[in-house]
Amino acid sequence: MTDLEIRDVPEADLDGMIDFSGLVFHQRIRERDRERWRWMMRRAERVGAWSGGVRAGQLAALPMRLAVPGGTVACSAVTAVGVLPTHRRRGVLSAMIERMHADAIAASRPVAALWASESAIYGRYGFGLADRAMELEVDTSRPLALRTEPDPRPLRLVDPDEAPGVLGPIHEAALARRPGGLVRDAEWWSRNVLPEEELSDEQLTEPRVVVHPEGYAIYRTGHGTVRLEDLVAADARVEAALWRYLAGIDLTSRIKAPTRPVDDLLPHMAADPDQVRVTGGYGALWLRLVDVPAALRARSWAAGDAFVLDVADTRIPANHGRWRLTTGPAPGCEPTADAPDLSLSVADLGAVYLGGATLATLVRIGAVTEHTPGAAARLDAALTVPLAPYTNDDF
Ligand SMILES: CC(=O)SCCNC(=O)CCNC(=O)[C@H](O)C(C)(C)COP(=O)(O)OP(=O)(O)OC[C@H]1O[C@@H](n2cnc3c(N)ncnc32)[C@H](O)[C@@H]1OP(=O)(O)O
Repeated sequence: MTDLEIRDVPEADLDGMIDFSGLVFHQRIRERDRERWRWMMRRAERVGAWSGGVRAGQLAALPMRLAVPGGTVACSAVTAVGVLPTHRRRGVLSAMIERMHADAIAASRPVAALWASESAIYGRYGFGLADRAMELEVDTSRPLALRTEPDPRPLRLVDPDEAPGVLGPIHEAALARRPGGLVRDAEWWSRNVLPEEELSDEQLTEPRVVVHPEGYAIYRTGHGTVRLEDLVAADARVEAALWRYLAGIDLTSRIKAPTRPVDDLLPHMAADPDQVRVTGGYGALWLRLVDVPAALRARSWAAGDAFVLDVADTRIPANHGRWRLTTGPAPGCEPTADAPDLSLSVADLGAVYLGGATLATLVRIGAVTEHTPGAAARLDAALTVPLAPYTNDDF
């Protein structure tokens, strides 16, 4: 589109962005939802696309930190992406993504992440599906017998206002065990994790928070159902204590858990596996390595080794080419002219980065080329994580 102009959206125009989101996501924005949107848009780098004086598109990128193996990395959490129905398929999104990449590079954020409205959209921009989630349903009309002995330490209900202080350290410890989550500050807890209203279902109560010394669960109730929003536990026994509590709440007969990690313990813990059903599975976080060497240096590795990767990136030329990756205690990633062990797209590198997908699978489907026999298995061994990556942050 020839007259397209990409500009920052000023803070005075937050409501313009919110109304635009309502239009493209087919939502009626109620006054009480607006405050939450304003809070989120205010925190974001706001990109607008204008054509002939018309707001044709928008994109927001929240500066966050993403848990990766061994630490956290600065991340642009991309949200509120849309293009006016009258301006689709003319490159407006492509122009906004280019700007988002430039902003992330300027701010030294090596990765960008998003939840996609449609899976078909973001692969072309170098995003790979880095983690998946599953939905569980538990029949609690009868007692939930568990094969794991629940940790006996007492649980206590805390007021949501207290929750950020109490839950914060437990959540941070969980991020160190499992990659994929976002570091939460006090506002993220109160406005995003524990808002009083549940926008998608007005029948649900405000959030209830139950805390164990080494775990917590956040849930709402309604329709005879416990809807689990977040559950974190240091080990299986703590997890058993929290599930047993949730399953025993009076006047409810099932638990619905819409977002659980793919390696959730409950299906294995239940003495009667029929009582716990996996009712759905879906793609969760899409990850884009905006700065390949910085991202690869930022995570820890499960094995020491060295590889030459030939990375294809059609959108960010600085990433495109051959990299010598050294894994192990002092990770390195430098440009090289040596022959590659593996050739792969930057999107597939994003898909394996947190250990959620394996190179072995990508080689089998023909997406990744293995030049050195065994290189995919060796790099998988270095990428592997003890717990599957999991994201339970809504943005
Ligand atoms: C993180 C988030 O916020 S996810 C939310 C995304 N937003 C939505 O789903 C709201 C409704 N949809 C929209 O607003 C728009 O259709 C968008 C933002 C998805 C795409 O915007 P457009 O300006 O039309 O995209 P653009 O013209 O830059 O397209 C670039 C390429 O992606 C393709 N593409 C864009 N959207 C889609 C889609 N939904 N499905 C398949 N392909 C798509 C285009 O065909 C084009 O391909 P090409 O380069 O091979 O020609």
